Amino acid sequence: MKNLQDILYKVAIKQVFGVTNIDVNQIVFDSRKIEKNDVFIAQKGVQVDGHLYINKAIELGATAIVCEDFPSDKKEGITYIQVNDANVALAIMASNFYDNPSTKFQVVGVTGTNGKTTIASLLYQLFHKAGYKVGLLSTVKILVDETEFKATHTTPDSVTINKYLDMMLEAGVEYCFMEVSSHGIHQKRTEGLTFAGGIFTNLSHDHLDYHETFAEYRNVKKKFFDALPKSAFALTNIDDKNGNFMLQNTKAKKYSYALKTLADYKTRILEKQLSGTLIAVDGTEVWTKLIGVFNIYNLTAIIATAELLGLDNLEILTIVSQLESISGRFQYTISEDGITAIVDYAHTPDALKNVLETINDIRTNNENVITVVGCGGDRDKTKRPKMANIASQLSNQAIFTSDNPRTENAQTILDEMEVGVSPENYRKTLTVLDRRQAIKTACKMSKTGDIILIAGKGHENYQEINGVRTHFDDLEEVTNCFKQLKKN
Ligand SMILES: CC(=O)N[C@H]1[C@@H](OP(=O)(O)OP(=O)(O)OC[C@H]2O[C@@H](n3ccc(=O)[nH]c3=O)[C@H](O)[C@@H]2O)O[C@H](CO)[C@@H](O)[C@@H]1O[C@H](C)C(=O)N[C@@H](C)C(=O)N[C@H](CCC(=O)O)C(=O)O
Ligand SMILES: Nc1ncnc2c1ncn2[C@@H]1O[C@H](COP(=O)(O)OP(=O)(O)OP(=O)(O)O)[C@@H](O)[C@H]1O
Ligand SMILES: N[C@H](CCC[C@H](N)C(=O)O)C(=O)O
Ligand SMILES: [Mg+2]
Repeated sequence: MKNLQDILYKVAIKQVFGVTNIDVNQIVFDSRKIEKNDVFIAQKGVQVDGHLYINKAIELGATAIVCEDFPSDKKEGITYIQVNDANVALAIMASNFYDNPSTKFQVVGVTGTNGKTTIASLLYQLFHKAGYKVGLLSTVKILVDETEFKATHTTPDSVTINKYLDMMLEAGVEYCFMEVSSHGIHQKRTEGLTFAGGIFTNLSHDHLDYHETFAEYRNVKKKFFDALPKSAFALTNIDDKNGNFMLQNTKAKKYSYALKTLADYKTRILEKQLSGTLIAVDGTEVWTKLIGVFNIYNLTAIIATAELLGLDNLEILTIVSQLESISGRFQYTISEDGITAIVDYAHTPDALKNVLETINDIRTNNENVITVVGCGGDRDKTKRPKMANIASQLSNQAIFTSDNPRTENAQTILDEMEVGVSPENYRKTLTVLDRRQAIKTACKMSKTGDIILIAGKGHENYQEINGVRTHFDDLEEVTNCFKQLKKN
C-alpha cells in the first residue's frame, strides 16, 4: 500500500475531486486488471479511450481515478484527479510508487532505428564480464542480474519499467541498460526516469505508420535527449546525418563516436571476415567476433559508454574481444555441405541493406546469396516495396515470404512488396507464402559455398497469423532443412 498523495508528487494536477490522503494498492491502466483499492489511470490509446472504462474500474474496486477529462457522473467516495497528460502522470506516479529506483543506480538508455538491442545487450555482457551486477530491458529479454524475464515490448510501459528497476535495485544491480523505442518516448513510457546517459545509434526509415512523417519520428527520438539531465552523458553517432541534431538541445554532456568523421571515440576497421572483424581503437588492435560495419558502430558506442561510465580502458578492450553476438543478430550455421545460413533481425530497409552489403563484402568467391524475407502486417506499409527492392538488388535470388502477417492478408503484403522490384530484377525473385516452405526452397536452391540470409525475425520464436502465435524459429527451420537435405 502507498499513499496516493505521495505517489502524486510532481504530477501536474489540474483539479481534484475527493480526498488524496488515501492508501492505494497498485497503479493500473487496464480496467481488466483492477483489484480492490487500486488507482486507475485512463489513457487515450491508439485503439480505444481508457476513459470509457472508468466506471468498470470502479466496479472492480478502484478507489481513485486519474484522467484527462472528468466523467459527468462522479461516484461518491471515489477520488478523481484531472491531469493534462495521463501518460506523463502514469510515468511519474509509477516512478514514485517504486521510490524512484532510476535515481539510485546508473540507467543508460539506447535509442535509434537499428542497433538498440545489440548495444544494450552487449553492454550488459561487458559489465557482467567486468564483475558487476547488471540489468537489461530489451526487445529480446529482460534481465535482473542473471534472472531472465520475458519481454513483451522493446520499451515496456512505465509501471513495468519501474517494477523491474526496483527489482534490479533489490538485487544489487549497479548498471541497467535499456532500449528506448520511439513508441516508448511518444507514449511517455520513459518520462520521469533519471538517466545516467543516453546513446543514439542511427536514424532511418521505420514506423512511418505510427509517426506519419520522418520529421515527426526524428523529433520524437530527439525528445529523449532533450530530457536528459545535466549530470548525464549524451553519446551520438556523428557519421549519421541526424547525429548532431539529436543533441542540439540536450543539457547533458555531449560526446560523439564515428568510424569516418572526427569524433571523441573513433574506431577503424582493419580486416573483415565471416568469423569476425579486426579493429583499431586508439592505436590498439582488437579482434571481435562481431561482423559488419554496422556492428563496429555498435561496438564503438559500447566502448565509449563503458569509458564514460568509468571502466578501465584496457579492461574494456580485453572484454570486447570476448563479446558474443546476440541471438538472431547475424547468427549463422554452416551445413555439412558448406552452405551458410544467416538469421538476422533486419526488419527495416536500412538494416536489410547493411546486412546484405556485409554479406557481399565478406563473401570470398562468386557463390550465390539467397535472401528469404517478408514484412510484418499491421506495421509501416511503405517499408514493403523498399525492402523487396533491396533484397532483389543485393541478392542473386530473393524469396519473398510471410513475417507475422498479424491481422492482414499475407498475400496482399507480398503483392505490396513486389511492387518495389525493378524490372531488371524480376527474374531473381520468387514468392512463397509459407515461411517454412520458403526456407526449404532456399535450401534446395543452394549449393556448396552459397549464403542464405533469412531476414526479419531474428530471435522471434513465433509466427503471428490472425492474432494467433504459433511456434516458428528461423534458425531451427533452416537447421532442420539442412539435416533433411543431407538425408536425401
Ligand atoms: C501502438 C502501441 O504502441 N500500442 C500500445 C498502447 O496500446 P493502445 O494505445 O492501442 O491501447 P488501447 O487498446 O487503445 O487502450 C487504451 C487504454 O485503455 C485501456 N483499456 C482498454 C481496454 C479495456 O477493456 N480496458 C482498458 O482499461 C488500455 O489499457 C489502455 O491504457 O499501449 C499499450 C499499453 O502500454 C501497449 O501495450 C500497446 O503496445 C502494443 C501492444 C504494440 O504492439 N506496440 C508496439 C507497436 C510497440 O510499442 N513497439 C515498440 C518497438 C517499436 C520498435 O522500435 O521497433 C516497443 O517499444 O515495443
Ligand atoms: N548500428 C546499426 N546500424 C544499422 N543496422 C543495424 C545496426 N545494428 C544492427 N543493425 C541491423 O538491425 C537489426 C536489428 O538490430 P537490433 O535488434 O540491435 O536493433 P533494434 O534497434 O533493437 O531494433 P528494434 O527496433 O526492433 O528493437 C540487426 O539484425 C541488423 O540487421
Ligand atoms: N519492433 C518491431 C519488430 C518487427 C519485427 C518483424 N518480424 C515484424 O513482425 O514486423 C515492430 O514491432 O515493428
Ligand atoms: Mg530492439
